[in-house]
Amino acid sequence: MTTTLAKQECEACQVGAPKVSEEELAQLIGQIPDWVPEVRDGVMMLERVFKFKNFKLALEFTNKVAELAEAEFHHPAITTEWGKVTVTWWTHAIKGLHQNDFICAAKTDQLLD
Ligand SMILES: C[C@H](O)[C@H](O)[C@H]1CNC2=NC(N)=NC(=O)C2=N1
Repeated sequence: MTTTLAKQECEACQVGAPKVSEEELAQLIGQIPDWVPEVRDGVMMLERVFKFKNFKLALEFTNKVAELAEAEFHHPAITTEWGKVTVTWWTHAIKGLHQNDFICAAKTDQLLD
């Protein structure tokens, strides 16, 4: 039984590390159903839009994501707007998706608890 994604820790991002395979992508994305794979400039990313009642709540969530990123030393793109936060995970070093991105997406979801 593999541990759930949110319980795993990110490994150091290495240039040359393998991107997730098609099969791994299919298996991993099923564990984070609220996230959408997007391809931008040839780079595959995971993206989710979080909705909030106002800007203050959006900013508080943004700061939680920032703390998560620092704890894992793996960093997303975050767009913070009134009532809305868009979080996008990918691995810059490999210009694509690594297991780390799925772990961080799962951990991001847990910030809502
Ligand atoms: C030097 C390099 O930026 C660091 O090793 C880390 C920082 N955070 C990171 N975050 C993400 N998403 N991808 C990276 O490749 C990455 N690299």
